[in-house]
Amino acid sequence: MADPILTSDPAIRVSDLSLAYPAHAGGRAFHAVEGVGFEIARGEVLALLGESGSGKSTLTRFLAGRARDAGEKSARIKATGGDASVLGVSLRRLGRRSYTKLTAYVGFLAQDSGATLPPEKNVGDILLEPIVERSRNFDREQLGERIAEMMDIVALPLSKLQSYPYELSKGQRQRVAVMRSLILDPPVLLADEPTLGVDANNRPRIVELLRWYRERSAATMVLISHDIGMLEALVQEVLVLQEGRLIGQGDINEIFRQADHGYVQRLAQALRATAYDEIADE
Ligand SMILES: Nc1ncnc2c1ncn2[C@@H]1O[C@H](COP(=O)(O)OP(=O)(O)OP(=O)(O)O)[C@@H](O)[C@H]1O
Repeated sequence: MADPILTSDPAIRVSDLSLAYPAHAGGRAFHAVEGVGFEIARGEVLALLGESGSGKSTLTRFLAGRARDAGEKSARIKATGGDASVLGVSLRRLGRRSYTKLTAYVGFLAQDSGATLPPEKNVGDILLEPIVERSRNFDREQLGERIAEMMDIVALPLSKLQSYPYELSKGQRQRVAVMRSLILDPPVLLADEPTLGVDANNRPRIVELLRWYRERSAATMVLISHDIGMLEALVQEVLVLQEGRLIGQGDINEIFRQADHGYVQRLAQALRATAYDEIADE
């Protein structure tokens, strides 16, 4: 059983990876990702782009080691070809003990995490949950300071620590979910649409939190996001997926300038129409 190696470089290595959902209701297995390969250097921040259904969430959940996390069997992801490793741990056959070890170092923000916070816990307990699950001995004072700093960055008053998810707005719940994904100080973070459902005024606060985290931890990050503010503030390299295949990869400016693929061109145009010019013209 391999233990995670925190100094692994590249931190994430994917080779010829294919992923499928199991056959159900008499149908066939669905191949969501096919023959994808890339590496992410230690400390790099990469964005995964692509239209809806292109395989971004599937790939990200697999890389986070959470392929089998979904309760229903039909939502479990199976590697049908190739392999991927994160912090030197192969994900192809991740046993229970390796899973427990790896997920302590790999933060994961699933899509729409704000909507699935445990309803019976208050925000304080929700934030502490990942730590309490793993250890009873932690420095409460130090952790309290870190939580207070994060709450300040995302503009949530400390009084909200006593609130339950139903008492928060959708955007506030999402901010809590993003904070929770950082609570174990993960050297690798995979985040699926961190600003989804958050209003325009508060989106920059999530970007700021991730930037703060990156500055203090030099974490390797994979972000699924088409949020221009997020891309501009954090991302160097992008991967573009279409129908489960990798169709573009490179520096964010280069890829949109040289795009010879119809989809990448349309995506670049859509981003430029917002504020992408600010990056492209630098
Ligand atoms: N449990 C499942 N069973 C079968 N197919 C699935 C399952 N979950 C997702 N898929 C399919 O896998 C493909 C990739 O889905 P995925 O959610 O990874 O795409 P995505 O790029 O993240 O899309 P979005 O941007 O809408 O989240 C889609 O065609 C989707 O319908």
